[in-house]
Amino acid sequence: MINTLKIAIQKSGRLSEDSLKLIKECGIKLNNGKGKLKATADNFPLEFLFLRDDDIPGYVEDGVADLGIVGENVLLEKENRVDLVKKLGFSKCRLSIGVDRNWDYKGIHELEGKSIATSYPKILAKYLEENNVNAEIHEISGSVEIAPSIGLAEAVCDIVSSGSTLLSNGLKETDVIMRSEAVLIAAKSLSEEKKQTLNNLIFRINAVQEGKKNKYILLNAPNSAINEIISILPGMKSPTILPLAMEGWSSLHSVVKEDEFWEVIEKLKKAGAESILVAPIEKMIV
Ligand SMILES: Nc1ncnc2c1ncn2[C@@H]1O[C@H](COP(=O)(O)OP(=O)(O)OP(=O)(O)O)[C@@H](O)[C@H]1O
Ligand SMILES: O=P(O)(O)OC[C@H]1O[C@H](OP(=O)(O)OP(=O)(O)O)[C@H](O)[C@@H]1O
Ligand SMILES: [Mg+2]
Repeated sequence: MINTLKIAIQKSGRLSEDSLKLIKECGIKLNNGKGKLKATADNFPLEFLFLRDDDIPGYVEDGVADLGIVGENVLLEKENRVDLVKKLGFSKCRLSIGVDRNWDYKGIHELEGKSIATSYPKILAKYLEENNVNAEIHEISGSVEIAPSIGLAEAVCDIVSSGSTLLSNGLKETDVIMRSEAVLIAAKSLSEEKKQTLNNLIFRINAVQEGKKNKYILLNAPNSAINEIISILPGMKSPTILPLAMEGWSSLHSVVKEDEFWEVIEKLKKAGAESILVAPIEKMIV
């Protein structure tokens, strides 16, 4: 079909599970035999390619895939000409410099003349250049944090999330070069038909993301408290108000932002709200 998009997803690793979860939350059903490197969707014009994440930006640039999900760190390192369509909010991490825990490190200039092990030579080179530091970049493809303890390099530049890998290798995080999360990327010249499919996919991703940012809230309140409660709970347009069987009381339904949630609940209780129920929202179309 001319409107079918090919999307490249990491085969196995830090991005795979959440990428597939997002696809599922978008209501897209995958036909995937175990171990297969390709799959189709039953109910959406999408084909899946399961690849190493490093290869994804290149395949999208070449048009082998129309879309891909990768970390911003890989996107920046690979320097491929693709469009960043949307940040996806998972696989959040940092690309940082790490040095020996006992080093009285005062700043990046201390790396002058030193050697740094990394899987991100281009991003690191740019960072060093911006800071006028000359250092030797030692490119390795994995287990970067081991490099100082085996005498391969004096510092590392690698992905950090909890920091436990650095810690267990006797290192500490010093400079944060960039923050990263998973992103949806697209080829630059998609046909009109494919763009339409991409827009449909983005519409679904937005609905999933909005749903996660909000909670559905139901509460009971005396009618005398309704005006104050409405000012606390503006809702999507305005709250739904339904009369309770008990005279003088109503039930209010609305949505509240996840990050304002506890503050709002406190205010609602003070205003006289009772029996507050909160439910997750699966999808939200604004
Ligand atoms: N500890 C972490 N926490 C959160 N996100 C991470 C973490 N480690 C890596 N990431 C993100 O997930 C992406 C994929 O990481 P992963 O370790 O699976 O890559 P990989 O080993 O290069 O995989 P592949 O075999 O596909 O090449 C990274 O580029 C980064 O954006
Ligand atoms: O700060 P932390 O929470 O410890 O996470 C950072 C580690 O996670 C990633 O490796 P991963 O565990 O995915 O293994 P890999 O090296 O095989 O990719 C990354 O390369 C770091 O080594
Ligand atoms: Mg990789």
